[in-house]
Amino acid sequence: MADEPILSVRDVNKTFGGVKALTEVSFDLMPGDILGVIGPNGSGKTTLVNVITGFVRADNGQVLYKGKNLVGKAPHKIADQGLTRTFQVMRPYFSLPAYKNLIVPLFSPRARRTGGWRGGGRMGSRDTVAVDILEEIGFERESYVPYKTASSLPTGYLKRLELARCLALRPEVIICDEVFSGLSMSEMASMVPLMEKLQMEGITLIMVEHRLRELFRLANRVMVLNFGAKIAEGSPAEVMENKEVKEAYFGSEEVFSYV
Ligand SMILES: Nc1ncnc2c1ncn2[C@@H]1O[C@H](COP(=O)(O)OP(=O)(O)OP(=O)(O)O)[C@@H](O)[C@H]1O
Repeated sequence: MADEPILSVRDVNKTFGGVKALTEVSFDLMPGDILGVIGPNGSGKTTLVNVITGFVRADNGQVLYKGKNLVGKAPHKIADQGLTRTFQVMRPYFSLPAYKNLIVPLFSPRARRTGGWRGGGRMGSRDTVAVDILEEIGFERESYVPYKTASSLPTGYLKRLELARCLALRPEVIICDEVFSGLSMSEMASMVPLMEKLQMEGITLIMVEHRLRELFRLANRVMVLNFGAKIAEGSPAEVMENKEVKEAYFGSEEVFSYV
């Protein structure tokens, strides 16, 4: 069973008007993977995330999660099965304290079924569970950060809050849409071990990223999109050496010099 993909995208196409956002995209995600998805602006990365998570319907093709096709299912049904995502443009309830942002997912059917966070099967007070999750993910409880209004938090915490909302569902897969974007160097540096920790806890990750240096440290495999089509897939080292990637995606070989 461990050799079976947890997620299998098969020949997915998506067109917006005349724009081919995705063309015959196929890939497998194995349990425990950190799969990086990279590509230039407009190459189809976010559309792929939207198709997998039900926010956009594929024109054709299949998205098999644990063998069952998700195409046509609503986003909340997909999240209920343990396949969750963060958003590039974050959407917290800005006027609420950070921990209150977790109450909605903690009241979801999945959280109820799975017992929320580490409650060992029984859900404790949801407020307590929410603060526990935030602490787990780097909100310092002793500094009262979980209790601060979301609008007052810097980007680094808001990115973590996005992840925390996923974690409240006890996900099996999290798709992170540009978790490093907008972060300071130190925020990025602290995000890397956090992603490693999620992987060690058994969560399978897809990371859509522009920040190659941090991504290549984390990902065991990388897929490259260009104009909606997959042009390469392999280890970070293989992708970095791929001539088509260097030329078609980056336009020159220099981009990898800083990785
Ligand atoms: N809802 C939409 N309506 C029309 N065109 C769209 C829509 N969503 C995406 N597109 C187009 O599809 C193509 C792929 O866009 P997408 O946002 O998936 O790329 P991306 O790789 O995520 O880009 P970025 O790195 O800039 O976030 C682009 O040409 C974009 O303009």
